Amino acid sequence: MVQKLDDAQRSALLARFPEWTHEPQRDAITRQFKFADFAQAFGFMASVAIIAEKMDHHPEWSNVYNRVDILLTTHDADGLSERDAKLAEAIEALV
Ligand SMILES: C[C@H](O)[C@H](O)[C@H]1CNC2=NC(N)=NC(=O)C2=N1
Repeated sequence: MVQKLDDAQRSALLARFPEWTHEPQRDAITRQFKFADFAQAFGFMASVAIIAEKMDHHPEWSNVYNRVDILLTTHDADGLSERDAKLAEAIEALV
């Protein structure tokens, strides 16, 4: 069973990914990505989708034209877990 991050671990996660915003009510982190156009945004989403499937850890996300909004949380832990850190790290490596 995946463990939810404790307060210290959560603080470390937020410090590690300053571009992401903590959503306390979901215990999630969110970030908006903007690209040159829709094709670039979709290509990014395709790359994230492959990574997420390999990790068996999936984002909650939306796309409007060149913008992609991503929310990461672990449903099995009802909050943030190490899996979200790993996926955030992989996503950051794409941009
Ligand atoms: C069985 C369970 O749905 C899977 O292990 C994965 C699928 N992708 C997932 N993604 C996210 N964000 N949280 C999960 O708990 C999760 N569980």
